Amino acid sequence: MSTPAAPGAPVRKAPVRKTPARPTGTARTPAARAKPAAPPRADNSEAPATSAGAAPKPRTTRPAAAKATATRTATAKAESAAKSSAARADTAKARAAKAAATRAAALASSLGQTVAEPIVVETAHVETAHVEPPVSEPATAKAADSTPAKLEPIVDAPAVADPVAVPASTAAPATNAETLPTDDAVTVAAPEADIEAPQAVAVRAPRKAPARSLRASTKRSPKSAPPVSDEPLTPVVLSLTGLKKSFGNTVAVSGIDLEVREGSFYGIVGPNGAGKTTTLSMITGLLRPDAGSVQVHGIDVWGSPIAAKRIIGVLPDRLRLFDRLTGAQLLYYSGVLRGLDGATVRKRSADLAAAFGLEDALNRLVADYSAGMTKKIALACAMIHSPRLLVLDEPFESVDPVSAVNVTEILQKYVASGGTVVLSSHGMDLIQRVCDHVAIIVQGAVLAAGTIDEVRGEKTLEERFIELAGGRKVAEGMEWLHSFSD
Ligand SMILES: Nc1ncnc2c1ncn2[C@@H]1O[C@H](COP(=O)(O)OP(=O)(O)OP(=O)(O)O)[C@@H](O)[C@H]1O
Repeated sequence: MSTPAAPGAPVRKAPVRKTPARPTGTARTPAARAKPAAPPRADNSEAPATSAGAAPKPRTTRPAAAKATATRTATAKAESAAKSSAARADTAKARAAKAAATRAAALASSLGQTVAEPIVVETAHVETAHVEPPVSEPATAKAADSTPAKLEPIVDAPAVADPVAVPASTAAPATNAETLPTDDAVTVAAPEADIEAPQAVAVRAPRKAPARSLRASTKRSPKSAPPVSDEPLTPVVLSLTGLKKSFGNTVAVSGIDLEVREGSFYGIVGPNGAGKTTTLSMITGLLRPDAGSVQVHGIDVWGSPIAAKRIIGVLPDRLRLFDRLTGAQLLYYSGVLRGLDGATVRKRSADLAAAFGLEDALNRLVADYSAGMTKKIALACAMIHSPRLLVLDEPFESVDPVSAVNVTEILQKYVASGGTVVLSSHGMDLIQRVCDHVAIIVQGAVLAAGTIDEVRGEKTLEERFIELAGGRKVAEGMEWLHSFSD
């Protein structure tokens, strides 16, 4: 299901800002049409009458009465042309407005919103914790600078630039731990174009069959060249283009291009320090890229972070939870801050607690949870608003095998109903078993991506991973470990 419409949540209603659909033929503006037929000049120049297209060619020897008649004729034709031109333009405008409204309604519907308010376009954002205005307040429409995106590096930004003690999973777009819009009109990745991008409305067609056919990296290894699939492609729900991020002299992500299609269960694997967390943080709006763009369901994450985050559920790498709340309270706030009503949140909380085996822990402080329980409550918070895309950084880390199976089953059902999961993990077996697609990231670049079979070829995923990651290094000089100190 989609996130319920928050009363004051920003609504991506497309105003009539696109170039109206031109009437067929040589469409021109009313002014342009009327201009040639402007009142003839008093002198006998040929231009006006000729332009009007009807008056006889003036002659300098024509009598004054004839000239007056020609002038009246030209003026009448000009007025008539202007009127009919204006009428056509009105009709075209009306058609364009209707089309824009229809697209906006479709998009709003896909976002679970009602079309009632102007578009909110954020011009730039800083990674700062803040609490969004109450969702009942109308959002302020800010004119977007349509200048192409020019991303500014934030030199000292942490890997997970979420400085508050709340999980990004609960960092609802309209709630907390959000990137804060500022007046600094820097990072605008053509947000208005995104709003009406085709894939923004061509989403959420519930899929019956498992997702197939994902194209990804531009750096595909020859060995992993995929066989051509004849199955229809589902819409792209996540698109990374030229994503880059450095921390000082450390290049964490060196230009990633990736596409994830709807209904994919997509695994991201890579050695320690390969850039997985950095990439996922940029996808979810927690870390600003130095360059490149991220689109989620056609919405530019850094151009319109609030709209994008509304449809994303996040389990970040470093959990920062409001751990002085009980599990039930944390779930409750995660839900209501996402715009759900209390009854819905309670129902979903009970379902999630049962699914994750947290029923008995709901009334205990999260601070007292074990690592695995903490992971599970954070995961539950990421899911409670039923996002379209789940981005999970190491979701199974510390989770016991039984819970892992339960979580896996939940995620598989979610994917089967049209949701999309992107997760990172070091568990090659798990990725191979659970995911239908995988990308192997090494030193900030995607070295292979595609379906599991495409990437692993004749090998196991682990073998392929080790091969791409540079092979195993034999530990030498460790003999001292075998001569025990005591
Ligand atoms: N806030 C930061 N400041 C400086 N360097 C950072 C920061 N965050 C990440 N890095 C560096 O960026 C590189 C990629 O880190 P990242 O956390 O994305 O790797 P990873 O693939 O998630 O690793 P792991 O599997 O160990 O979790 C590493 O070299 C890391 O040291």
